[in-house]
Amino acid sequence: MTDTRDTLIAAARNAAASAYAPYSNFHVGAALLLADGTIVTGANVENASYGLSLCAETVAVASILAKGDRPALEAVAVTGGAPGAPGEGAQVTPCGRCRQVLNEIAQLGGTDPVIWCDGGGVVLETRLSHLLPHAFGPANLT
Ligand SMILES: O=c1ccn([C@H]2C[C@H](O)[C@@H](CO)O2)c(=O)[nH]1
Repeated sequence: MTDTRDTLIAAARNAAASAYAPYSNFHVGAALLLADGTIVTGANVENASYGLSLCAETVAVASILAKGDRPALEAVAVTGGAPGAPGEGAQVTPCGRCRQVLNEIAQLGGTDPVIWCDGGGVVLETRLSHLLPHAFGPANLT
């Protein structure tokens, strides 16, 4: 599990380096581990119309679902901060919208993924069901 965690956090940090975040200068990377071992990453993509910015987790989920894949989501790593910040920057916990977006793919695949929140030399380990209890999702619409 520690190997998996470290691998996923490394992938998230790598993704953060590709963030397009000229307005906040807060670079976020997300790495999603699928049941078949595939890792899909995303980085935040900001917009001159600030409110239209896309979070790293949302970009990663969209790239999976837009391919037609409906995999079981096993784990997520998120990291962020200003480039070069001490200890790799601030700890990022997924924002509220990202929790809902992650819940969509998690419920489709029937999992409660572990979430590793990296930053400042500390890793917070939690579960999506802890971040978003009593979630509303696709199961509520069937
Ligand atoms: O879970 C989060 C929280 C924030 N951000 C991005 C949005 C914005 O571009 C920047 C500062 O909020 O961080 C993410 O990508 N994911």
